[in-house]
Amino acid sequence: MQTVFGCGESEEKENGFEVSVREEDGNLINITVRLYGPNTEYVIDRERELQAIGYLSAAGFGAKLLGVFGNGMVQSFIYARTLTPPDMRKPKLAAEIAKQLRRFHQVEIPGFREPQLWNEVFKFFKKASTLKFDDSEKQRKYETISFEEVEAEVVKLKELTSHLAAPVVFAHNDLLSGNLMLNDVEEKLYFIDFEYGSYNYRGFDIGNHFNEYAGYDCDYSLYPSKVEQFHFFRHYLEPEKPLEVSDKDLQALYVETNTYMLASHLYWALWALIQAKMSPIDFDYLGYFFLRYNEYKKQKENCFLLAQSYLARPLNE
Ligand SMILES: Nc1ncnc2c1ncn2[C@@H]1O[C@H](COP(=O)(O)OP(=O)(O)OP(=O)(O)O)[C@@H](O)[C@H]1O
Repeated sequence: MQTVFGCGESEEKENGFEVSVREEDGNLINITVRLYGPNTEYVIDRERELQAIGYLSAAGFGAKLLGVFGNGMVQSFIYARTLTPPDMRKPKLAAEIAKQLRRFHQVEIPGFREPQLWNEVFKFFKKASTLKFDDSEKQRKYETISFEEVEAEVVKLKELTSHLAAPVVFAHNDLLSGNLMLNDVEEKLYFIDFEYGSYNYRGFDIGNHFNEYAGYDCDYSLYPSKVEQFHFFRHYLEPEKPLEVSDKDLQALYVETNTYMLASHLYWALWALIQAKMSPIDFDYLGYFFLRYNEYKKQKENCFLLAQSYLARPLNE
């Protein structure tokens, strides 16, 4: 296909454009042009993203990659609506997301297979703990953060999760409603935006997705109940026979997910500090750090107890 820019309509999205392009044969087609935001290289590995897109697209995920340029890429247009946070918990959709996530986790991406979570958390921590803000109000708020405390939390959680033997899979790592699209007529669900994709712990991807039930207002009281989580796990573990999943497997995945859910709060909290300094987007990223870190602190005792009592159970249980 030969694409010609500048001869059609275009509609701007946050970091991209929907463009109508006339092909040589006269047909008008839609494509999306995505531009990388400035300074996103501090938190996103573009080489890894491009490599993953090739394999994920071959496995049927996301839009087709049509071209790459210095600060962005051209992709096929997906005819579907973007999900809202409340959509994600609808039982039929939750089951479909779980089923697709299982398939996503089965995609093999050649190369480095080490889970990236703790490398990235420590990389973010290093950058996030040595920032200086020109805005004195921001600097004042920033100085209220105890990085010794944050580091101690990271080290403690890393140690705890190391006992869980969570499977390592190619994870999406940012499965929020804005990255899920649904064509209602064809009943086809799309995962998009693989910017943060990497080999990672399975429980992180699921726990991170559950954290996104909170929606754009970050209302963490919307975190899925145990019943909702088990529904998701059944369809993740056994998409064809969800009712046959054993209690033991459900409980193991429950513990894994709700321990790594804590890591998702720490990851995005530190990410937000870097964004507060580097991103040109007018958003209260410092406030977002506190939202995620405070939620971590609120949940940590229960989640640590859950994991510790699970790990201390008699072996025959
Ligand atoms: N290939 C596509 N076809 C149609 N719409 C798309 C496509 N890719 C993205 N979109 C739409 O644009 C929105 C933003 O896309 P995307 O998440 O890739 O951009 P982003 O700038 O990385 O956003 P965010 O940082 O919020 O994840 C999506 O929620 C979806 O509505």
